[in-house]
Amino acid sequence: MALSIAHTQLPEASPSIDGELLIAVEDLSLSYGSGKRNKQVLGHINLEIREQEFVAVLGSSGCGKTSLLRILAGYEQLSAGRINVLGKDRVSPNADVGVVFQHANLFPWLSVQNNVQFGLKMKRLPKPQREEIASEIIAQVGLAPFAHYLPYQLSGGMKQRAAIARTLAADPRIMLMDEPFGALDAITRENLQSMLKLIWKNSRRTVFFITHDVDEALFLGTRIIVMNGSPGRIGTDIANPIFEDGGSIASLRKNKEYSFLRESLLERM
Ligand SMILES: Nc1ncnc2c1ncn2[C@@H]1O[C@H](COP(=O)(O)OP(=O)(O)OP(=O)(O)O)[C@@H](O)[C@H]1O
Repeated sequence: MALSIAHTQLPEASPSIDGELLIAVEDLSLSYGSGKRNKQVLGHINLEIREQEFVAVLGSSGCGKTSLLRILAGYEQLSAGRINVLGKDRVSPNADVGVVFQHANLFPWLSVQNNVQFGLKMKRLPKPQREEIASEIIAQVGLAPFAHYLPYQLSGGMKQRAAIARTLAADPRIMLMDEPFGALDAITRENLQSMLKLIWKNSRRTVFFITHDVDEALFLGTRIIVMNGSPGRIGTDIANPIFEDGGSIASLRKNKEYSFLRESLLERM
């Protein structure tokens, strides 16, 4: 359900998706260090994410986006408040929550095919099955002709495609993505944005996606969150009313609501 917006205010957070609650965060705070070195980086974070949402997370540098992602991944423990991810109150890294970072951390000694299959081997899937799953996903991300390449033979964009494929191969219920296209040139970035949107449309996998790029957020997010302040908090949380429109960022820019949304989100960062 796309919300039509008045030209003075942004739409509310999405009531349109009625999927299972996968992530619930209540009054979460995070501090790093202790004593004089104690620094609170997140405060009073409240957030619910449901199945099939693509949540794009914007925010100024240092407001705690990555810290929040790390808590959701189980890499960092919250200092106060409550969290529940996939029914668990104590979150630790697990295969149901996949993480993709800005720089692909592929195993340098393994081919694309073996990098993508690696998690499946850990899950003890029989070899023919893991080869089949990996090949299918490698084709989805457009790397079929390069499946036998080693990471050093890949461009930055190809490495990110491989990293996304490796995460998808584990079939996680949630994907946490921290500026996965942040280090890529503009054209490669647009290609990968379109690829990710297509993969999302076909799978409707729940995604938490950090970006600095408002256009990327408007193109990919069914919902957009803006974090700001110090300690960081969620200042804005909206359903993206122009989500369905975008076949590409160029077509998104033709939407009459685009400029208003872009300006409003930039103001809130
Ligand atoms: N391990 C750590 N120990 C101490 N301080 C940290 C640690 N990790 C992050 N910080 C601090 O926490 C704050 C939030 O960092 P974080 O990386 O979460 O922000 P961010 O919004 O993701 O930033 P950016 O957009 O620049 O990536 C920053 O001031 C950072 O210096």
